Amino acid sequence: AHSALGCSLSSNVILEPYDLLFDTAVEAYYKGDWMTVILNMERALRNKAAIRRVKAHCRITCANQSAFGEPLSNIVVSIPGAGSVEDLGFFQKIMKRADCVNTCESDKIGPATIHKITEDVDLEFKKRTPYNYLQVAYFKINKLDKAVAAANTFFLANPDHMEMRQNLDYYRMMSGVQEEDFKDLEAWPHMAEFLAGKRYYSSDSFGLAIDHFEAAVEEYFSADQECRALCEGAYDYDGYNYMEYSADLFQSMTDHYMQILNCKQSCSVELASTAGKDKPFEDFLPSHFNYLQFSYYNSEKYEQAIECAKTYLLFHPEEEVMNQNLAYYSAVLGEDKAAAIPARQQSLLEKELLYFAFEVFGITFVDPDSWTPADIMPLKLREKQKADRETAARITEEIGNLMKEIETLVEEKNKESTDIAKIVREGGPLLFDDIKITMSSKQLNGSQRVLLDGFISEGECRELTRLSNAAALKGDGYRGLPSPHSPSESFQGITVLKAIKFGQEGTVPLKSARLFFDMSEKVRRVLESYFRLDSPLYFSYSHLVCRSAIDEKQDDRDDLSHPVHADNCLLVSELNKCIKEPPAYTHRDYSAILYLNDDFEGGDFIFTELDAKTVTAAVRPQCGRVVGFGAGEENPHGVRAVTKGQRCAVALWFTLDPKHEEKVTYLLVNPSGVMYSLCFYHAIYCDGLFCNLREGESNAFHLLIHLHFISFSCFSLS
Ligand SMILES: O=C(O)CCC(=O)C(=O)O
Ligand SMILES: [Fe+3]
Repeated sequence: AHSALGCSLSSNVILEPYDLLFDTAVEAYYKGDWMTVILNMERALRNKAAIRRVKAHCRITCANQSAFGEPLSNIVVSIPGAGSVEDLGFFQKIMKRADCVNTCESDKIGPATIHKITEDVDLEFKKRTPYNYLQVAYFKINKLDKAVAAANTFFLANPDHMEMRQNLDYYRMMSGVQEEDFKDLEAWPHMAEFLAGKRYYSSDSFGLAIDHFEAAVEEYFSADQECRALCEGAYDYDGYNYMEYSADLFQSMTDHYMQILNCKQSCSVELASTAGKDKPFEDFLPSHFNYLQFSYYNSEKYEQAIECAKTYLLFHPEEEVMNQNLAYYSAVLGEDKAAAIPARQQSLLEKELLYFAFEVFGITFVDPDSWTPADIMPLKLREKQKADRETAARITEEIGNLMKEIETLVEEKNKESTDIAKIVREGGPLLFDDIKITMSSKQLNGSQRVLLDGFISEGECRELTRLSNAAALKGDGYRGLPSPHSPSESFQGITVLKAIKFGQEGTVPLKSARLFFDMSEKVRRVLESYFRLDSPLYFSYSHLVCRSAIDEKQDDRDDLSHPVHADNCLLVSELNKCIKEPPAYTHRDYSAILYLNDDFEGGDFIFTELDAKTVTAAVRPQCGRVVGFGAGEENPHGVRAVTKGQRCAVALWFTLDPKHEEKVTYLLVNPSGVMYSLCFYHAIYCDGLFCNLREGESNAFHLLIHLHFISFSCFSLS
């Protein structure tokens, strides 16, 4: 959504995009401007919730206003003549629905384009990061109850976060803090009701349990309706695979619709999940009716007990105990009366469609529910799935064992020396003939620093720059983004994987992808060797960054293009200190910047003292040049103002901790359509059917050869 708030004629309200608010709050955080942090972060959370509500509301009301017709009771395939009046009527309804949703949304929150949010920002909200910033800000302005609630909310989703655990212990000891302050500000109402119901149920308070479970069921269905409406979003190209995607109208409608239905089915898993519990509740919705039937029975409400038992049996018709219960309740109430009580309704049409598409088009459907009646699934598929499941389980286990072995090997090797690895013995071999050392730590007036030349050729520099610019042109909102560091520059920062995705046109990009992988691996190996590290260096994150001077904003400039900072700690220059704590990326151990050009003015890279002022060395970027350095407090650094032209570089960060290695996921599908997703390390490069595995991991590869790749999509899991 980073694009400017463009003008829109139809809309009266424009809700500020929450990624923008989030960025403003984070910026204020580093300035210690707590009120601005609170104002913007609270608004970001509110706007995010509002957008969710509006989107769901619009889709639901529009669906009610313009339903597509009688629901099918059975799947019937009919092929009406192309262009018939009925067909036109169908598409007219589709267009009306699209118009209804568009108008509704843009009337309430403004045009859709400004609410496009990048995955990175969405991930931050999923991880509840805003509450981490908020708890500090509230604490600083003495709003203790709010600080506690924010801290608790954050901690529930990040139970391994040590600092926050300490904060919470500390809050607990403070006077004026009450138990009720430890809230979960993001709790879902249906989950809160369900958990309350369970508590009462365990203490045999069945009357109260009924109230909460009934409320839970009601809230569940409204959350489910909302979750499902939100599924009706854009087609998910899942990383790269749209490069090969071409489908006609009906196939693409089918593909998209199946994706939506799959998403809707997953709502049952999403709604069964809660912060602080790493697995969703099993059999979540049916269990409500199980608890309810027993609670009603205990309250001697047999009619309701029968209704709930019957509803439960819709999910698990063969369940013995429940069938006995039902028989018993029916005997107590009277068989005739009992037989007349219906179960609550449950539709299975959606699953039928998904299985139909699976059988006919091979569009994979992994049913998230354990209760699906067997006859919903076509017999052929049932048999095939059983066989597939067995093979899949075997292969998964074998691969799992191998991956475990690899991990233990890496860990063992690593245990020997993470710290020793950092004792400096720089000056190791550079491994490649064309790479030359230009300056050592000594010449750069510091430690853990090196300047190397000759990494890549002019042509390769141009290719990587093109990749970044192609992405900027294509990707929405990347071009002309104001720099987060300086108002006089614009900024184009994009992960390489995304650049390839966005820049995808013709054949160049796959080659560029290859170039990027080879090049970053080269930098990694050379740093590892030059600094004579005893344990391996892993990729942690990489970024293609171009900074462009804005011509009309260059007068009287005295700021930097990138303020002085350190890469793994928070530099507090007033105190000559660097604090190694989140939100700094504390696991980063080495950094390298590979420069791609020199046809710009300004933009020198500088090393400084901890005061962020005293410059100890300056480096002029040029194509193929790499500045490599330890990511810690020994190396505060920044970039001088770019006053003319565009400066492009690839920033690479490395870690010695294999746990923080950047991971990529490959989706594999075997010939019978069973999907595996495997997680490998960044350095493995996949190109269609061809996978390069790092030395020592070739065993895992052998297992893969009898699977074929349908698509590979890469995203960071860390
Ligand atoms: O582009 C550069 O020269 C340095 C950038 C940098 O230090 C960073 O992104 O952390
Ligand atoms: Fe940096």
